[in-house]
Amino acid sequence: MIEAMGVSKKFGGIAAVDNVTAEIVDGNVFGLVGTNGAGKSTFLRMLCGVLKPDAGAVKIDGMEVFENVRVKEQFFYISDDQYFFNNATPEDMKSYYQIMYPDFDGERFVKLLKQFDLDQKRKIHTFSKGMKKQVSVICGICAHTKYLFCDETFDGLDPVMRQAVKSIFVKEIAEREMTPVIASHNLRELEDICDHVGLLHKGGMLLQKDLFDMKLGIHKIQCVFQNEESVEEIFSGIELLKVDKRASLYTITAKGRYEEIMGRLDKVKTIFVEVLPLTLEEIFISETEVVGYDIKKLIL
Ligand SMILES: Nc1ncnc2c1ncn2[C@@H]1O[C@H](COP(=O)(O)OP(=O)(O)OP(=O)(O)O)[C@@H](O)[C@H]1O
Repeated sequence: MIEAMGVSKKFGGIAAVDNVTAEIVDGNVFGLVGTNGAGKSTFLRMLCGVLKPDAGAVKIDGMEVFENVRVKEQFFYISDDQYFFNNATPEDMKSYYQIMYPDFDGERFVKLLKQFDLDQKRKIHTFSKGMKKQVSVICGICAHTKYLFCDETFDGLDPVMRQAVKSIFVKEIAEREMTPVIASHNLRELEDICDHVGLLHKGGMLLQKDLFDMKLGIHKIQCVFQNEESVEEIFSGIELLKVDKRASLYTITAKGRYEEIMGRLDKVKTIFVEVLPLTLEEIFISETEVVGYDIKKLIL
């Protein structure tokens, strides 16, 4: 488990991270979202001991992280600005990480490089930005650590590669207990991969929640009524988050018990009713409204 307890970090007069408390449970896929400058990278750097918090503490499996070599074997950090040795090839990085990480899977590394069409003997500095990112991701996956910290990992990858990297993550999570913490300014990037999300805003953690729990109370339904109906009357007493009407097709996002909402629809004549999946953005709109924020101003 990763625990951040009242963690703060200032740079000059700027409070990059301000008194953040978070708990990341093993087996979770934790998404850390927030706008540019919200404090995601600073928070991640403190989680993995690159930065020392000014106040508070970070523990991984009960051990202090900063300057603790034993803990560092437990995680790999794919940073936003990747670091490779001068003139290193992927093969050189493999040799280096094999020393750092006892469980590094060299065979898998070679296989993944081939799959991504990356030459293991070519100097990494001649690779494109996206190719460098791919090398970092492959190193991170093959390090076989319990925790994987990812800073804007999908940024700079083309859509095909993004999907390929996500599939590797999903497979890895399913096959072994790996707990990724993925920072991104783009909520949509995290949609299909995270099960727990923390929203950082101006250095503070605005909310952190289980996606399943968040989804439980919000429902999105498309329907066509046989006769002209008043949606407000049908759902009176139920909180309507959004009502969209295109020709005769209504899309209604409502907060409440599923049975209650569907029960109201049963009482009127409908030609068509379909329950739609909610996007992460829709869930966040509702959650952040509760704490008095407009999500569209906080994330993309
Ligand atoms: N080394 C540093 N020196 C001075 N200020 C810093 C430093 N690192 C971060 N900051 C400041 O701290 C705040 C948080 O930055 P951080 O990089 O953590 O945000 P972020 O959420 O990761 O942003 P982005 O999505 O743009 O990467 C910003 O105001 C930034 O200018």
